[in-house]
Amino acid sequence: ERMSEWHRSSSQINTLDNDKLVRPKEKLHILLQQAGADKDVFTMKEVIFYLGQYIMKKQLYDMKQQHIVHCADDPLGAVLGVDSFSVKEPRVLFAMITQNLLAVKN
Ligand SMILES: COc1nc(N(C)C)ncc1-n1nc2c(c1C(C)C)[C@H](c1ccc(C#N)cc1)N(c1cc(Cl)c[nH]c1=O)C2=O
Repeated sequence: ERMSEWHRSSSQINTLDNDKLVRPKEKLHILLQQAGADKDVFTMKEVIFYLGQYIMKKQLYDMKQQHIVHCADDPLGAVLGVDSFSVKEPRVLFAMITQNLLAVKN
């Protein structure tokens, strides 16, 4: 039940936000560029993708509990405002990321 609830919530969030256009604030934008992004306006799905690339490239995950991301000593921690988080908490993650986004008038 728990896993299906988790999948429903993250897929729910995904359908809600996937194609919304957003403009990252400066500090987040720098991280996305380090992960290979070369534009100023993104979909939520792209922001998540580039942050994922950033985390994997810098190996910020816990070697033992691989769903935990440690970012206290990384600029990602300053951007998200936490020392660590779990990738299994999509709602928490979206809340931290949206604090670093500006909506795009379209
Ligand atoms: C430490 O993480 C992992 N470690 C491993 N190892 C083998 C060590 N394999 C997969 C993952 N992994 N699982 C998920 C994600 C990843 C990678 C891409 C970071 C992404 C994701 C998570 C956090 C941010 C941020 N800032 C951005 C994307 N993610 C998602 C999180 C959300 Cl909220 C929406 N869509 C997603 O794919 C997951 O569930």
